[in-house]
Amino acid sequence: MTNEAWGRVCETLAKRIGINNYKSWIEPLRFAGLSDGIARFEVPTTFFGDWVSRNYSDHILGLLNADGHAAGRAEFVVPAQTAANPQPTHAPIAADKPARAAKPARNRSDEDLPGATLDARFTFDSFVVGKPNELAHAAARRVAEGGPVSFNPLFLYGGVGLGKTHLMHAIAHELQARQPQLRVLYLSAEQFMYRFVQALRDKQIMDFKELFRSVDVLMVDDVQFIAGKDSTQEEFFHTFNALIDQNKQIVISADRAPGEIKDLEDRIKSRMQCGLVVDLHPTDYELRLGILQQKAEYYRQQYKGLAISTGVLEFLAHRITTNVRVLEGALTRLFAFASLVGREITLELAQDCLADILRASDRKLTIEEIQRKVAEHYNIRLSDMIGPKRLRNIARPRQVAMYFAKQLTSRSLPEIGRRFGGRDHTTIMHGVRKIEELMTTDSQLSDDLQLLRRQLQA
Ligand SMILES: Nc1ncnc2c1ncn2[C@@H]1O[C@H](COP(=O)(O)OP(=O)(O)OP(=O)(O)O)[C@@H](O)[C@H]1O
Repeated sequence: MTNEAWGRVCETLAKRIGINNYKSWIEPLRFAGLSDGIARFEVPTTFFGDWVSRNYSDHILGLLNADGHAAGRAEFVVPAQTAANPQPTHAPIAADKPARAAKPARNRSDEDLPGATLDARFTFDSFVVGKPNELAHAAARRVAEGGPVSFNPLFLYGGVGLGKTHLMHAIAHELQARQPQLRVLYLSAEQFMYRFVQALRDKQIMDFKELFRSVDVLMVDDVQFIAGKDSTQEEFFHTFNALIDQNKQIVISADRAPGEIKDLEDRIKSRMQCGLVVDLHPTDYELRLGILQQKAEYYRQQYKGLAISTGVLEFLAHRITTNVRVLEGALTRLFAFASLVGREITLELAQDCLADILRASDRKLTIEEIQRKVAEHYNIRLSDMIGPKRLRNIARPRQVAMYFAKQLTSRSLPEIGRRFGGRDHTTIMHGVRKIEELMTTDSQLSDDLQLLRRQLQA
């Protein structure tokens, strides 16, 4: 999305909310981009962002969607150079639509903590549980009960937009409600690094250490961010150890399992594997439908009188299989659009209004993409995928690629054979069977397959 499009949204917004409100609250926003369904804005202060989030994010998201940009959430961030106080510098004031007040991750006893803002919507109540996420949900619930620490850390991982952040916020909300005296610190790994660098710059590293070691529960989101950042990793490792030694609960999230995070120090990987590592699997049809039903119910109340035909939610759950954020964005756009044109949400309207999202979801995985990804993963040449080499370190990845070609595309065995350098269909069948056999006994292979499947389906 361009600044020009944002300009169009601003024009309509000024008419809707009045020029005075517009000048006070919208003009100072700096549009910083829209990606993955998140519209990002820079704001002068945290208070300012909080206010805009609570009062105008619905308007902003509705207009962005009506202008053809799939935005399910707005984030208001104070840029580093303007943060002049102990507020979190990159603390997002999460403001998904439907937005309710965002709440800082603080309570009476942790005024001094540099945590990120919690999204009031991300609670256990609003989290829909299905087969793909039931284990992660159960583990998160257990931690949120705040009883004796039974596994430490809890490591949640999964692909983009599958609910990791939602579950972490839910844990923090629940802990704060049950035990307000607890010092719960939730922040992203990026914020951790920023705080650390700032402490180094201001020569306040001892304060930094003390602060992070004084919490009762530490929750770090997107920990893969610190991979390759040596000093931050070092500091994180010490903080981590100090808290574990004190039997303080740690919850961590990442986009992949600890062992799969490249450039993360081995000692950190192994520490993270000591607790409970749980995976949020890609959604299945039932879970997607459950989530859509829940969100649609909310929108029905928001947009009073707006009807939705039977079959529309089922259609969306069937067709949009990427991630929950895209699913939510689609529904937001659909309701915003239908309310603007004053029409019932029918299958036809959904197909029209969501044509781009549906097209993107339709994109078929090709055998070439599978070969490239698998070759990258095993660090072999792409040409070896179709070449004649029979060495184990080449032949096995080739069989893995054959396996995925069979599993994830609708190509027939002879077609797959042709794309693997003109091999016979029986060779492909043998390759697929070999992998199916090995995956039950070889845990390394089974991990590789899981990771690759997630990447290929992302
Ligand atoms: N099971 C669920 N029930 C209800 N809402 C969900 C569920 N899973 C995901 N969502 C919603 O999908 C959106 C994306 O979820 P979230 O931000 O937690 O994903 P994530 O896994 O942290 O993604 P990322 O990898 O981008 O950080 C949120 O609005 C969240 O509320």
